[in-house]
Amino acid sequence: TLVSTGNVEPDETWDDIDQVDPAEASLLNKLLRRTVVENDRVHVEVIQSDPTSPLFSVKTFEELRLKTELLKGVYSMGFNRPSKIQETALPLLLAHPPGNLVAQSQSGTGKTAAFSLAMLSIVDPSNKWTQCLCIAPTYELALQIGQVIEHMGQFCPDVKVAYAIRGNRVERGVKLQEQIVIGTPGTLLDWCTKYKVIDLKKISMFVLDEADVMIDTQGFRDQSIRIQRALRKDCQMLLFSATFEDSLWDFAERVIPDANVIRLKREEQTLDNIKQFHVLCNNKEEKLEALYNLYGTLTIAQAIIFCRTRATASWLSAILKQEGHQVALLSGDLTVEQRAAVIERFRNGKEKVLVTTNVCSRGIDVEQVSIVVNFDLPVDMEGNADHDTYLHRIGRSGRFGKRGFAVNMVEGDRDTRILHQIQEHFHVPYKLQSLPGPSTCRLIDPSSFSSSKLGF
Ligand SMILES: Nc1ncnc2c1ncn2[C@@H]1O[C@H](COP(=O)(O)OP(=O)(O)OP(=O)(O)O)[C@@H](O)[C@H]1O
Repeated sequence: TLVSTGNVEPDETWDDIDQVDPAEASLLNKLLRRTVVENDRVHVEVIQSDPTSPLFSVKTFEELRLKTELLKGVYSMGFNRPSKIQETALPLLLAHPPGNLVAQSQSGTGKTAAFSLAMLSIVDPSNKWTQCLCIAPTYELALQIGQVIEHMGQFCPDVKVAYAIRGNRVERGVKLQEQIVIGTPGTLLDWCTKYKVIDLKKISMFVLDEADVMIDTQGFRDQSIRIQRALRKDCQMLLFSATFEDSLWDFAERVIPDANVIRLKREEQTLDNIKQFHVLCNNKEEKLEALYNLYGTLTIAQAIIFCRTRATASWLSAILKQEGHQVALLSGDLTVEQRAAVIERFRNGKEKVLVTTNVCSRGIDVEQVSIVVNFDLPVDMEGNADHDTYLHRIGRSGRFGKRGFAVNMVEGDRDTRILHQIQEHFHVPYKLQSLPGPSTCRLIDPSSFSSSKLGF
């Protein structure tokens, strides 16, 4: 255990601060997802490897001229028409000659479904050898992808899927008959080079999914490159990612030659429709008091309360429960499945208030949240304001043009400094308004927080 130095309260350790594990966050999103994320406020940016070739986009799955069994599979999943990214990606993926692709869009926009469809449509079921490879960062994510392929391919009985994940054994030198193999980079590389159950020269489609998570994981980047290098030049290569930082772009350029690039760009998130307040407190107990004063307001709709550590989150939720409130607790102590269950209950309105740590700050859509409370302000490892996390946390209160409301609890000088950093970073028009301190907070006329004023 690393005992912190100065920036964090003495009784806190880094172990107790939930770090967001991107692979887990992605899995959680998959477990929670019901439908494709479609947002009017996105636009598609396409950079073609050959700018002179015509660019097609499809509005229906029929236009793709898929095999009947496959089309049946697509409809059996409840897909009526291609998602935004699929409209452009699918024609490119299924073109003759096939194009290489680097695609970036947020989680849930239909990337997995797009490449699953592409794989299923290019395999030749009569050839009993591996033709498509897909690598994913974790065992669980590989299984999730496999489920999509197996579901979509349910009417193509001759197409088989194998999983190159820990625990699955293969016999050295005996070639696999499954046309599609999904796995994690290490095991897949072993299967290809050490056990020689896959002939990389016979692969016609290679997919790197969740590339942003992949390059963050020790060893995966190099293992992926090693697999890619052994492929034929005319093997179709695809890379998918939810984010697009410079490091990802460098990696993409290395592994996907002559790529067409599709990016789904969202409008900049603004905090214009979110009213931000702060309450000055001297200690945790005063924060709690301030929270009680707000409580009636929190439960008008639904609220998320963010704490820095697991200890604070469980302390707070226990106290609130003791007081008879219905509160859900979400922290990194829980397994991904347990987290999914907690979020699902909250989404369904079983609880009005969710107490959590950073595990919930990104990516998880809970639409009806109107109020976010930063019981602890978000800070980075150096103890400075973590602006990204601030934006992610409070941004969820004002989704879909609705009015949101955020309250920051400010404890002592350190927090005041952090609050100033936040104010400076988001400058005008993200002005924070002050609320009276805890002792006077009680006196606030509840009508000043009335639902009409908050725009619910
Ligand atoms: N064309 C479509 N019509 C309706 N639903 C769709 C369509 N394409 C995908 N979906 C559904 O939307 C959800 C998200 O799709 P998918 O998993 O492919 O997204 P993703 O971009 O790969 O997300 P992640 O990066 O988190 O894996 C899934 O539940 C999937 O079944």
